[in-house]
Amino acid sequence: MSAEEQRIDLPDLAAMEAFGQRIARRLRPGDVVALSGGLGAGKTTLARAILAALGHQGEVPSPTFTIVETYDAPPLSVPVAHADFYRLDDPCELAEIGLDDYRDGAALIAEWPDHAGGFGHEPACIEIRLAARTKDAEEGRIAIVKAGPDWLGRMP
Ligand SMILES: Nc1ncnc2c1ncn2[C@@H]1O[C@H](COP(=O)(O)OP(=O)(O)OP(=O)(O)O)[C@@H](O)[C@H]1O
Repeated sequence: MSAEEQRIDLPDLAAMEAFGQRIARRLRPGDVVALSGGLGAGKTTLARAILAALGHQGEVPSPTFTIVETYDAPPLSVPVAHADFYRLDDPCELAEIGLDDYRDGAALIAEWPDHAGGFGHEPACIEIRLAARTKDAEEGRIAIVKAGPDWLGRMP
């Protein structure tokens, strides 16, 4: 973990919800929330928590097969494109998908961001790496957070 990274303990689903609320309160169009971590790390759980805190009610289908799911404002306070890039073979495919159009005026929540070439170079990107706290997945998660310069002063 480098000096500019922050470690956040997420011992249970309630902590995940609260973390999602913290992010949602600060989210603006143009932001990227890049969620990485292995299978079962909690990426979709955190994406759902953020969407719920933005005002989404009901299901949040996993975008594994559609790659991008969109959520409008209203009813959300910020429009969101929720993407899962796991199935992407090459970041060049982003143009085919039309990711720029999805991102126009919206915040992007990106699972498997490295499969899309990564977003850490964007100043409005907050990178969140999720992992199990211990060998026992029941014992919760940790998040290693690296916020881009546009997030300075936004995440406490
Ligand atoms: N902080 C937490 N504490 C305990 N369990 C958690 C926590 N966060 C998520 N989980 C649980 O971990 C499981 C996997 O979560 P999730 O599906 O969000 O992972 P994922 O990273 O999206 O996985 P995949 O990439 O395989 O789709 C779920 O059963 C979820 O309830």
